[in-house]
Amino acid sequence: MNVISTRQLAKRYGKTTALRDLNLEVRQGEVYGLLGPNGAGKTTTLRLLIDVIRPTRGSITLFGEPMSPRLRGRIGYLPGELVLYDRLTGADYLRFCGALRDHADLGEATTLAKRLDLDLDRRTGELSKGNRQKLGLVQAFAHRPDLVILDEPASGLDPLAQREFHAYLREYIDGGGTALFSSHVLSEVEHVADRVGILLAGSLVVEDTVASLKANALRELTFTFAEEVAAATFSGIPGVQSAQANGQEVRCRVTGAVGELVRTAARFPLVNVTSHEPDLEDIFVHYTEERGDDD
Ligand SMILES: Nc1ncnc2c1ncn2[C@@H]1O[C@H](COP(=O)(O)OP(=O)(O)OP(=O)(O)O)[C@@H](O)[C@H]1O
Repeated sequence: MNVISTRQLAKRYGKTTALRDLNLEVRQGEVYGLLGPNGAGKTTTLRLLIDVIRPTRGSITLFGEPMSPRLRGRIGYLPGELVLYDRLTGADYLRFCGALRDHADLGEATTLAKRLDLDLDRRTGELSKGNRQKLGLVQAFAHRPDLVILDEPASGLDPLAQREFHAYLREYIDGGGTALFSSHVLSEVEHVADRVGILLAGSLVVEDTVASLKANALRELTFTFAEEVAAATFSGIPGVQSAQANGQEVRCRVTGAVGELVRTAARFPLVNVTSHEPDLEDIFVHYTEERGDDD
């Protein structure tokens, strides 16, 4: 079942098109990571989904229905900029959120706060950036939502807190939850997301599993020969995007299967071959630069 489904979703702010024709589907039990450079439309997408802003065009269904007050209670949201009341303690703030949601039980909130090592008795005005972020996460999960929408959840968290949060998120998913989050922390997305979408200038340019994105990405193979071999030997081989020779080394950038390339290299006195596996950062930079070249 699709927990999130958008059709041709678009948002304009005056002359700025923040989002165009987004068809996004997030299935039950999935962790979906939304990536994109600054200003790509990630926050706009998340805010449209939770209905704090309205689309210029297109439609959204959550759990197969349009947004309603009843549905809102099934969703947890971490905004990019959390607004807190400085004189309230963390516990006061959570009680306040609980009253708004008609969910007085702070059991889940207390458990997550403990796991993240967050002191709920301190006034929110005294909290560090990372601890404010922890409180934001705690309020997003406090009412045991069926779906969480998280804007930059890792922002400001130290590595220990990040690790604990990721473990909690996995348990939440195993318990039947679904998550959509935006992030700039590519290692986080790589480890946590089942699927990834990259937004560029308001358009979803690619969407796939991390494994499949990596398999199809540009990788670099460097061959070392016992003698000089012309780079031209390798141009024109299926999948080879570029070949550069430097002394006895030839560096090839290749997509897809490398069999033909390796067979060709093996016809020469080959001493060594190394392969640089692309990570999500390489993929992200590739799409961002490619799009930049078009503009
Ligand atoms: N309230 C607003 N009024 C006018 N323009 C806006 C408004 N909110 C966002 N925009 C514009 O919409 C575009 C998308 O912004 P958005 O905040 O969704 O990007 P983002 O991907 O979340 O960026 P970041 O990674 O910097 O948080 C940008 O060009 C931004 O300037």
